[in-house]
Amino acid sequence: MTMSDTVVLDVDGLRMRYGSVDVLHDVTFQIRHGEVLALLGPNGAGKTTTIEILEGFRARSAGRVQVLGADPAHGDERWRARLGVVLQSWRDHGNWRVREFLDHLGGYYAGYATAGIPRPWDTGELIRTVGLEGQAGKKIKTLSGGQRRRLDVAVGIVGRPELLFLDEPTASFDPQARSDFHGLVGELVAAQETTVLLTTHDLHEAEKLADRIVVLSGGRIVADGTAGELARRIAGEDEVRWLLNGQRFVQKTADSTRFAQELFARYGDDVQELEIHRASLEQTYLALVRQAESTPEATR
Ligand SMILES: Nc1ncnc2c1ncn2[C@@H]1O[C@H](COP(=O)(O)OP(=O)(O)OP(=O)(O)O)[C@@H](O)[C@H]1O
Repeated sequence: MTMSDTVVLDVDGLRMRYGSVDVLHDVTFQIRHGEVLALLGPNGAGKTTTIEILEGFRARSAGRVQVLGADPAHGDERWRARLGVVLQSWRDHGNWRVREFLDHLGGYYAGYATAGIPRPWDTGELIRTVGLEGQAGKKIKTLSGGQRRRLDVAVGIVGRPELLFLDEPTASFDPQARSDFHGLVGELVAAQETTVLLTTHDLHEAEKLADRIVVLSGGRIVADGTAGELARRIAGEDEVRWLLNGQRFVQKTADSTRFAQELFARYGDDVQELEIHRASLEQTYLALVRQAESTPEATR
C-alpha cells in the first residue's frame, strides 16, 4: 500500500450534542490517502456518531469537517459516489439474486466514473474479489451469514470508493469468516489504494488491519498513533526474561532489542530461554481507557 501526504479526511474541533448532553468534545484527527485508521473506544464513546457525521448522515453541533474535500453536511451525489459504506448487514432485497443486485446498484455509479477510476466495478470481477462466485445466481435470502457479509462488502465497494467506512465489520463473524474478511480488506487496500476508517471492538482486528489507531473515550480522543507508539507511550516498557547458568532473570526495559544484543554480547551462548514480552494492544487500550475514565472531567 502506498500512503501519501494527501489528507482525505480532516476533523477539527468536532462537537456533538444530543439534547443537553455533549457526546463528542473537540474531536480532532486526520486520515491520509491510503491509510487504514481504526477508531476504538468503549460502548457509548461516540464512534458511530462520529462516523455518521463523516458519512453525512448526521448533522454535527460544531467543528470543521472535510471529507474528500467537502463538508459532509453539504455533500452532493457526486461526492457521495466517492464514498463506500459497509453497513451492519444487508437485510432487504432477499428475493434479488446476488449478481443482479450488484449489477443494479453498480448502475448508480456509472455516471460518476473518472479518467482514473472506472465506476462501477465490473460485477463479475467484484463477485470474484469478494469470493461469491458460487453464489452469484442465488437469492440473497439463501446466503449464509458469512456470505451475506461478503455481499455487504461488495455493496460497500461496488462504486470503487476512495474512502471506505467499516462500522464494526466483523461483529458476529465466526473465526474463519473474520479471517477471510481481513484478507479481503487487506487486498482491497493494497490493490485499490482505498483509504479506510474502521470501528471495532476487536483489538486483534485493529492491530491486524490498521496503520493507525485513534482511541475515543467519553467523546474525547485519548490517544492517536500506531499500535507500537501507543504501547510504548502507555505500557512503557517491555519485559525481557532469560536463563543464565541455571538462574532466571527478569528485566524491564524500554529498548528490548538493544538489551538482548548487549546480553548476548556479554554472555554469549550462556544466555538461554530468552523471551521478550511486549505490551499488547489490549493491555495498552485498557490502560488508556482506565486512565481517561479516572481523569476528572474538569481537568480534561
Ligand atoms: N440519536 C441519539 N439521541 C440521543 N443520544 C444518542 C443518540 N445516538 C447516540 N446517543 C448517545 O451518544 C453517545 C455515543 O453513542 P455512539 O453510538 O456514537 O457510541 P459508540 O462508541 O458507537 O458505542 P458502541 O460501541 O456501543 O456502538 C452514547 O451516550 C449514546 O447513548
